[in-house]
Amino acid sequence: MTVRTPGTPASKTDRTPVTTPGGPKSKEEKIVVTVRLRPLSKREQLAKDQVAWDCVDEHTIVSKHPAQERTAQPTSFTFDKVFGPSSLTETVYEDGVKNVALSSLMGINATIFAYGQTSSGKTYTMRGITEKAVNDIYQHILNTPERDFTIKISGLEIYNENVRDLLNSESDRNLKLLDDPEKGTVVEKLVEETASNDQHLRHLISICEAQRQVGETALNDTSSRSHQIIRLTIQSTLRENSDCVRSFVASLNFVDLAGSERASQTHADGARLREGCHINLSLMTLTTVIRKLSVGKRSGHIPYRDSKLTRILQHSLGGNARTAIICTLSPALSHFEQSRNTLFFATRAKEVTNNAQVNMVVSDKQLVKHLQKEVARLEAELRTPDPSREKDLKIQQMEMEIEELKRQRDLAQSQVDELRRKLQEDQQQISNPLESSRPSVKKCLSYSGVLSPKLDGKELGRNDRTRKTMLRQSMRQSSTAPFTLMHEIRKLEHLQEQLGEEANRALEVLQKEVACHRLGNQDAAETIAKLQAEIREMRSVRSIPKEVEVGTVIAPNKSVSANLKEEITRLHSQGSTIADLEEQLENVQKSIDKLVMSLPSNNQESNREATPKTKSQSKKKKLLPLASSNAANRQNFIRSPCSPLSTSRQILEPENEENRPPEDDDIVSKETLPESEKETPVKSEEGGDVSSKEGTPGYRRSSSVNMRKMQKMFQNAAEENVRSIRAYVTELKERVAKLQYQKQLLVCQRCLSWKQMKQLDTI
Ligand SMILES: Nc1ncnc2c1ncn2[C@@H]1O[C@H](COP(=O)(O)OP(=O)(O)OP(=O)(O)O)[C@@H](O)[C@H]1O
Repeated sequence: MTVRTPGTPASKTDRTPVTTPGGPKSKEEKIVVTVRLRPLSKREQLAKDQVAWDCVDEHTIVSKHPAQERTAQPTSFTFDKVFGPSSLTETVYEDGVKNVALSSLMGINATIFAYGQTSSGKTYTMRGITEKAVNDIYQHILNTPERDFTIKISGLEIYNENVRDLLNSESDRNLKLLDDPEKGTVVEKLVEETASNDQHLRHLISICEAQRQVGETALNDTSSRSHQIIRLTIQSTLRENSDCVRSFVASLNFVDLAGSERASQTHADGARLREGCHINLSLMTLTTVIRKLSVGKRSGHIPYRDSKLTRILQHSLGGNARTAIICTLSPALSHFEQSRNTLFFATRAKEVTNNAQVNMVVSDKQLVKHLQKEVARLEAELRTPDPSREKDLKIQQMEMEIEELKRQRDLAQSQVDELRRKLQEDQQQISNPLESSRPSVKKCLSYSGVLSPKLDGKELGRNDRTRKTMLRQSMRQSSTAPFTLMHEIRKLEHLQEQLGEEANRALEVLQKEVACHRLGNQDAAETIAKLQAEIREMRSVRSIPKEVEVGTVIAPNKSVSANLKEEITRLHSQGSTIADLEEQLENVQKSIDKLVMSLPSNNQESNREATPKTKSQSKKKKLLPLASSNAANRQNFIRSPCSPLSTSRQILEPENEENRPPEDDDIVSKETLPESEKETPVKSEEGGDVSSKEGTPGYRRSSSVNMRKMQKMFQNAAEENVRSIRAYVTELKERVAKLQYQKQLLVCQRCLSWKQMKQLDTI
């Protein structure tokens, strides 16, 4: 079955030659020129023609014409191969053109054509060459299973300068030639058939031969009257299991030229003569092209377009193809001149250089298939990472780990240094806690030890022992490893934080206690201030009755005046009571001042170490009345109502003794002191200052009193002070209220008496 596809540009995409810079480089190569000298034909033998040529070796042919020796023309010609009359076509193929023909299997265009005079054996040779090439082509296909080959065939003839399709007898008699930028000259509508196998190909080739114009001439019964070109297009692709998408594609041209002829010899006339003219004309163009090409491509214009033959064979003549020319000769002396011209042509042809290159195509189907495969491969690669990429990632990870380890090493080193520094500090603190290098913490601990109920001396000692133990453990463990040191540092820091928190809690407790005391003191101070204000008010109120009393003395009415005098006397007796009361209040004032003066300031040490000047000032202040009690003393009273050197009994003594002015020595009560201290003579105010008391055993014992007890004492004393003062103030208020009531009553009575006196005067 014959499959026909048009060899038109429609199939161009499947056969786009790759000639880009990335493609295979072209290879310059001279045209392979061989000469085949056939034996004398029967006709020549019958004519008793002589052999004029002799193949002296496989490369040289020499003229045996006796007259030739006398001319200046060369008698010896050398070619790539010279095949004598006994040479088989197989030998010509094998030794002369096989390499060129089979180049087409590797993507290189190849052209094999026979050139020679009529009846020299061109058709005879080319049929044998084509047959051998087809055999070798299919043998190569069998030997190359990894590639998928496609062989297409087209056949044309140039008859009288008309192009005819040899595979399509119904086609136009003159096919057009088209110029394709990639493929060169193509024949329009030329049928190209795909050969399914070698037999099919042979069959198609036979069709072409059968379609060729053949005519009988005087020299050849079956003279070819046209130039025949059988073109095999061979495309090969690696099979689907390969990722290769490119295909080799090349054309192999078998060209059987019509033979040059002389009309005098062929006796042609009419059609044959016309055919001979066209044949000779096209062959002349071919000779010109070869001659020009033989002297170099830069020799100027190459007249390819002067004939359809040279136009179609343009790539094969100095272009992208390997070309082999078999010049056939008749050995007959009668054809000596034609044979010599053939040898001249062959001589020029062997100087022509071609630039053959491998032609590859990328078909759209293959490209799509390849892209699909590539996408699938990339997707698979994404799912399963490439081992080399995994290795790179691993290296990156390891480098990062190294950097991290270096960082940790540096950090551990700095922590070790810090731990050593802390250990040295802790050791110093343990050996000499009073000279600790951390005063803030020590301060907190000392406060906690005194004031915090959680951190009494026992608790502190236990914590200290625990801390020492932890430090020892830390020191032992610090020599093990950096991370252990880090752990110990954290433990120490945690311990330090705990201690700091405890110290802060103790400080808060202390501050709260101080605030409570201040509140209590403030209450007392406010009470005292109220008391003072009331006393001042009382004094001012007391002055009014005196003025009224003066008024009553000058009353004119004697009887009334007598009554009034009695009343005044009574009031005076009441006034004496008020005076007594005021005196009592002054005594209380003095007592409070005494109490204020007796209280220590914020700094007990400074009170104890008060200078004589300070003491004399204190004494002076103590003698002042309560109303003039200065703010400084009040401040002292507010700040430190709980002086350990004063007791509630001392403060209450003036009240118990009916506001007896307190003695200076009463600041420290003998009753509050221990027995041993009571027996110790206390110096009088004039005999010694308060600071001298520090030297006494009692005072030393007092200074060594536990702060907690002293605090308690302060608290109790302050509370008693406040209670007693409030009670006394309440009593005073009651008395003042009574006095005010009496004063009001007296004023009313005096006013009434005054009015009565005026009325009497008026009367
Ligand atoms: N090498 C050869 N050995 C034996 N016979 C040959 C040889 N070459 C050619 N012949 C015979 O010579 C005759 C002419 O050959 P052929 O037809 O091939 O010549 P041609 O060059 O093709 O002529 P034309 O140009 O007219 O077509 C044929 O009968 C052929 O069998």
